Amino acid sequence: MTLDLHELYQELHRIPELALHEFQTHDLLMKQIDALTTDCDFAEVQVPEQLPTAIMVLLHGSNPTRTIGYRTDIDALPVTEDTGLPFRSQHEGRMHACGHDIHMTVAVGVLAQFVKAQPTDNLLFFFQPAEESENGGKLAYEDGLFTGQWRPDEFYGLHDNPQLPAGAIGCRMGTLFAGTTEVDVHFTGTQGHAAYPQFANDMVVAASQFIGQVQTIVSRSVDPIEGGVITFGQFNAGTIRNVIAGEANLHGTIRGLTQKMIEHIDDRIRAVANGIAMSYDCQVDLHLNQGGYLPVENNPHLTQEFIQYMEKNPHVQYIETEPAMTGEDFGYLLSKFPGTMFWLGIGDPEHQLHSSELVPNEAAIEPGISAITGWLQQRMTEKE
Ligand SMILES: CC(=O)N[C@@H](CCC[C@H](N)C(=O)O)C(=O)O
Repeated sequence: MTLDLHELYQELHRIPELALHEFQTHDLLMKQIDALTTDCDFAEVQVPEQLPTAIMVLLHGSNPTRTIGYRTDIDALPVTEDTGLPFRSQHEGRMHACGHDIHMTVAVGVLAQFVKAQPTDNLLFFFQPAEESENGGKLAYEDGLFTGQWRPDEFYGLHDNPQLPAGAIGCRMGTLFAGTTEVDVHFTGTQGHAAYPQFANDMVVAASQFIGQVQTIVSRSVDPIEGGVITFGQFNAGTIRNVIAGEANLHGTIRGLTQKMIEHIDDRIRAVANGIAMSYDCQVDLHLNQGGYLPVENNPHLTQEFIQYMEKNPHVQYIETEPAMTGEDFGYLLSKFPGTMFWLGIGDPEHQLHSSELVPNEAAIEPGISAITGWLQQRMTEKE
């Protein structure tokens, strides 16, 4: 079968789906994977019952000393696409605004290379649901997906980066991405007539004060050299201008580059929530959930090897990057298996990840596949 990776990318881009609901995406990937592996006597494909949108592909090596894992995420975001692309999202209010369609295409491309030429070590490809929320990596680990022959000895994964030139590889020793905590806050007061605030307890005011006070955590309680982020991306309250809202809901995210910093910010948010409950005489239900979004800590030995390989490869444009405040549940898998996460440049510097206008440059796909294939081959020649 001839695999047209650009067709695959565009087809994946058309059908973005949210965490744990990636059914069309799963079917399209399965079609590609089946076509690639059907005549391959060293490939095993598994769809885990516990995580039905995930796919695991194991290529048995010809003379294996280890199993090397490669992970791609497959979910999308609740963002309305505004790119004007001819292959734009057909799913209203959903978009591959984080470039997981690029990630999947590159993973299928790397798989195709190793189906053509059997690897010496075992290679495990993990198509992971639910990176943006719902902790797909952690669920997979806790469901026992990485046991027996499916257990990788080391794990690699990429994230696309619009600020790097298309096809460039970025990485660093140590922490690549922040850890994150998801924050949900529900405020309950007393609903009432806009004209009689004395008989109501206004949750728009309480929630707004909460937001305002929380903004002082990073500026006043966090070491500026270390830094942190608190963002509330969703605020819902009220129904009409002349009814005082008796309820409000906030949804946000906390980021820090160390686990200690995340826990410190979590503690400060708890204190602010208690203070608001007391001073506004209302109920504040706070839920903090870190789940699998641990800081992404690259393994020192493997990452040094990875960087050396990329720096020496004349076909790779390698760029040393700074730590980023983006999160990734690959951080959880890297807390269980040694490995490396790295960036693949997609050359759209005008836009950030999660932008409704993000347009990855497809020219990133082939150099990405070639750099990763080369790296995995190189790893197979290493004794440790
Ligand atoms: C690369 C990227 O953008 N990742 C997401 C990860 C989501 C983390 C979690 N659901 C949260 O919102 O805290 C990100 O937003 O950084």
